[in-house]
Parts: sequence; C-alpha cells; structure tokens
Amino acid sequence: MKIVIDENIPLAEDFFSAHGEIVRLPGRQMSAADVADADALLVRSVTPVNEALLAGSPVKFVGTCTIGMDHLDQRWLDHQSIAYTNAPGCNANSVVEYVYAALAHLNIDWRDKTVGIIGCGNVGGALHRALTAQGVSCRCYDPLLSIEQNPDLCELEDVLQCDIVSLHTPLTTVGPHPSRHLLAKEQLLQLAPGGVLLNCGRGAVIDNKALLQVMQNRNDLQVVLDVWEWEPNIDLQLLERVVLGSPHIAGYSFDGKLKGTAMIYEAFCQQFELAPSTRLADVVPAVADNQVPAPVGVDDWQALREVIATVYDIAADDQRLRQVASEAGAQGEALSQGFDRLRKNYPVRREFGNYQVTGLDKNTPLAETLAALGFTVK
Ligand SMILES: NC(=O)c1ccc[n+]([C@@H]2O[C@H](COP(=O)([O-])OP(=O)(O)OC[C@H]3O[C@@H](n4cnc5c(N)ncnc54)[C@H](O)[C@@H]3O)[C@@H](O)[C@H]2O)c1
Ligand SMILES: O=C(O)[C@H](O)[C@H](O)COP(=O)(O)O
Repeated sequence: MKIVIDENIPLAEDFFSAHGEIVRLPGRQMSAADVADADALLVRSVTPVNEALLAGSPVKFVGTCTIGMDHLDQRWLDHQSIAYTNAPGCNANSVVEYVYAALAHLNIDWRDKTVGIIGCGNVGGALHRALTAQGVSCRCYDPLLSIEQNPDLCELEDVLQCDIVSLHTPLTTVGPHPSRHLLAKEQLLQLAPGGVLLNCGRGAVIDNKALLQVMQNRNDLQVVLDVWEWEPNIDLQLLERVVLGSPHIAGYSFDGKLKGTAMIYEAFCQQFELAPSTRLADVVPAVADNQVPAPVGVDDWQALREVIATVYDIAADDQRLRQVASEAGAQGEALSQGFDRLRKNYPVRREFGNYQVTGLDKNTPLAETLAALGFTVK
C-alpha cells in the first residue's frame, strides 16, 4: 500500500510505516500526479482535497489530522465513495490554552469579565465548561445547539456585547447557518466598548476587510487573530492593528498534533481492517522539565500570568509573525512562505496538563484556578 502523507504530520512514520510505503510531501503543493498511485492520503488543512486532486486515483481513504474539514470537498468524496475522516477535538485543549495565554499576556483577567463564545462544539464547549467551572459568566451563540445542551445560549447580538468574544466556529458557506463573514461590519460595530475579540476558528468567519475598517475607527477594540482570511497571504495592515497575531497555531500544541495523528491512524486501520501496531501512549514523550515553581511575592493574577507564560510564551508567536512580516515587506510570495515556515518549524509546545506547579497549598484560590486550567498543583 502507498500512503501519501503531508510532511507536517508528526510521527507519521511511527504509526504508518508498518502498513505500507510512505511518501512525505509538502501539503500546499500536493498534485494529482503525487497521488496517482496512492491508496491513502493523509493531509493537514492546507491541502484542498477535491476532484482536481483525486479524480482517477486509487485513493480509498483520506484522513485529515485536523479538526477543520473545510478543505475537503465532502460532497464529491461522498459521491465517489471515498472514505474520509477528520480528528474531532484533537487539538481543542490546545486552542483553549491559546485563549488563556492570549488573555494572560494582554493582562485581561477573564475571571471578572463576561465571556462570549461563538460556536460551542469541541473547542468552544471546552472553553465554556472551563470558564463556567471558574465561575465566569458566559454567553454562547450556536444556532445548532439547544438550550438543554447549553443553558447559556443567547442571540448573537447579546454575545457581541460581552467583554471578551471568542470565535470557534467551522468555516461553512452552505446550510442554514453559514459562518463565512458571520462577523461582518454590522456585527463588528456592535462589539462592546473596550471589547476583546479573538478568532481561533477560521479566518473568513470574520470579514477581514471590514475588521480593518472598523479597527481604523475604533482604537478601543483589542483583537487577537490566530486565523486570517486569505492565509497564508495575510493582510499586513490588519497585523499591524491587532494586539496579538499568530500564524494559525492555536491548535499546534505537540500533544494536540500527536492526538490528531493517532486518531487518523485508528480510522485508517479500521478502513483497511488492519490491527493497530502503535498506540499514542507509546510515542508521546514525557516533558523533561515539568516542574514550575509557583511565583512568590506577587498577587494571584500576576502569579497565574507568570505560570502560563513559563509554559507557553504566546508573545514569541506574535513576535515571530511580525518579524516575518517585516522581512517580507509586502504581501506576496515571501510573506506566504514566511507564514508557512513558521507553522512548519513551530517549536514544541506542551499542554498545561504536562506541568506541575510546586510550592502551593492546594486549597488556595490560585491553586484552584491553576487546576481548572489543567495544571497539576503539588
Ligand atoms: N486555530 C486553530 O489552530 C484551530 C484549531 C482547531 C480548530 N480550529 C477551527 O475551529 C473550528 C471549531 O472546532 P470544534 O472542534 O469546536 O468544531 P465542532 O464541530 O466540534 O464545533 C463547532 C461548533 O460551531 C457551531 N456552529 C456551526 N456553524 C455556526 C454558526 N454559523 N454560528 C455559530 N456556531 C456555529 C456548531 O454547531 C458546533 O457546535 C474547526 O472547524 C476549525 O475550523 C482552529
Ligand atoms: O482545524 C484544525 O485542527 C486546526 O486549524 C489545525 O491546527 C490546522 O493545522 P494545519 O492542518 O493547517 O497544520
């Protein structure tokens, strides 16, 4: 069996090499010729999987090691009876940690704010549960959920009024609730004075042109963008205006990426009726230096910020993107390549659950907040 695999899917050899010949390729450049004799195709979000790529190929299984599926032409794949799957929830926790890291870096204590969550599935739902567990008041917008599933459901207009609004919808263009440009100029103008807006879903869920226009007239807004319309050729004027910008890496914790590989491996084995030869637990490395001493001599909020920054330096993500943008100088090939290079060479980032915060009494409010964020407190 021949398995074509995106070069940025970590540890694919550990999982798949027992079952066939592996060919690694850059995702953005995969062509019909590359898959002309492949049985399985494993991609990330940057490969459009459609008739142009697969027509006439023997590919029987497509796995995307991502949550998002907007790059798969599902209607065509269904019509061709080609099996496909994503990795639901694999990096949901990574995205939630990105949100905490962004807010902590911006010195915005979410615990005394109202948080609006748009899209409450794996990612938004996890954020909602974690915030609710901390006593944070949340309003959610998700027209595909019922009030029984989520008691904090509200109208979009009410969610936009929150102090913090975090977007976690897939990108859809059809169906009763298409999310493309869900936040257009009209909605962006409704954001609360001094509001914070984060997008960790897909870039085009916010109309990026309208966002730039609104931000040019509203200095009070603080916008955090991990995802951008027209990636990887992002709008540099928008990057200049956002308080934090990153190259679509919210879900890039090492743990989340490995979970994605492992989930697709399971689906691949089921599809081809193979006995799995590798388990996630066999390949996940332990964190060598996992003890984080609790900061002393600072208040709880400052201590929380310092612990988060110790394990995830989100400011470095922002600085690297701005550096690439300044080197690229203008929109175009250099910028796109720089954006992709940051993603390809993303440093290993381990999730909070791998770390133990030491020197704290478990019953203190700080310890409880750290535990709610996933840290172990010793
Ligand atoms: N930035 C990143 O690195 C990163 C990482 C993971 C996922 N994502 C993106 O986040 C998206 C959400 O991930 P998930 O795991 O929570 O997906 P999910 O499918 O579990 O949940 C998505 C939720 O959005 C809701 N929704 C759909 N259309 C909506 C609309 N028009 N308005 C409001 N809500 C709507 C759905 O009902 C669902 O509850 C993914 O599709 C992916 O595009 C980005
Ligand atoms: O949908 C997802 O899971 C995320 O957006 C994921 O992090 C995308 O990463 P990529 O496939 O572009 O490397």
